[in-house]
Amino acid sequence: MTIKVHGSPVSTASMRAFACLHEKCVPFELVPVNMAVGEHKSEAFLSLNPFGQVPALQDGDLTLFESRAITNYIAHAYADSGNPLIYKDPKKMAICSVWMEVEAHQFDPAASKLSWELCLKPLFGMTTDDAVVAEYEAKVGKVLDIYEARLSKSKYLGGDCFTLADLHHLPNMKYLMPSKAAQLFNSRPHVSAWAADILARPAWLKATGQ
Ligand SMILES: N[C@@H](CCC(=O)N[C@@H](CS)C(=O)NCC(=O)O)C(=O)O
Repeated sequence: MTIKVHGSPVSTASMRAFACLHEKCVPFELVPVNMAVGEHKSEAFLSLNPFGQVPALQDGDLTLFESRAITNYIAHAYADSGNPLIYKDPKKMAICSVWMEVEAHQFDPAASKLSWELCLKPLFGMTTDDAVVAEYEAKVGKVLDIYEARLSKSKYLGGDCFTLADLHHLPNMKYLMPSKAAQLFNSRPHVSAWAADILARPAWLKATGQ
């Protein structure tokens, strides 16, 4: 039975699931959720995710929400297909998990806020708040200082291979890189090389229709 991802191509969390499925070469069907008309708050969608947020995944009798839980499931359930994205070695995986947590708890909150101010508000005809931008540029910058140090010693955040720790960053970077926030990445040489590398991955280009 084909995996179904209920989501939206403009949603960062949905993109995380799409990118993972493409990396793993696992076929899936996108079930579009029209957020503009509130389909994610409909009874049908709430039966998949009671929090009313995309994405939700169905694989046979399994229903999941939370994009990072979805990517973890795909990486484990389809371990023999496509790129591994996780490590079998427990110590390597523990280090990788640290950077997955860092993305979720340090990078994402600040980067999402910055994406909203710089990229999504203008798209919706709303006015960007420059004070909020300055505050969140500083927050993202602090996280990227730590990434710069990490990436000067390790090719990828999670270790020597591209893993979920890197993949989880891609959706926010898609919105930030065409904006003035790109200088936060480009001014740090190791972060800049890492960003160019992961944003050019064929699976990511496929996931985002590039
Ligand atoms: N932590 C969740 C966040 C999901 C999320 O925030 N989805 C957004 C789209 S990117 C959404 O559905 N927003 C609508 C809402 O919160 O009502 C995940 O990673 O799946």
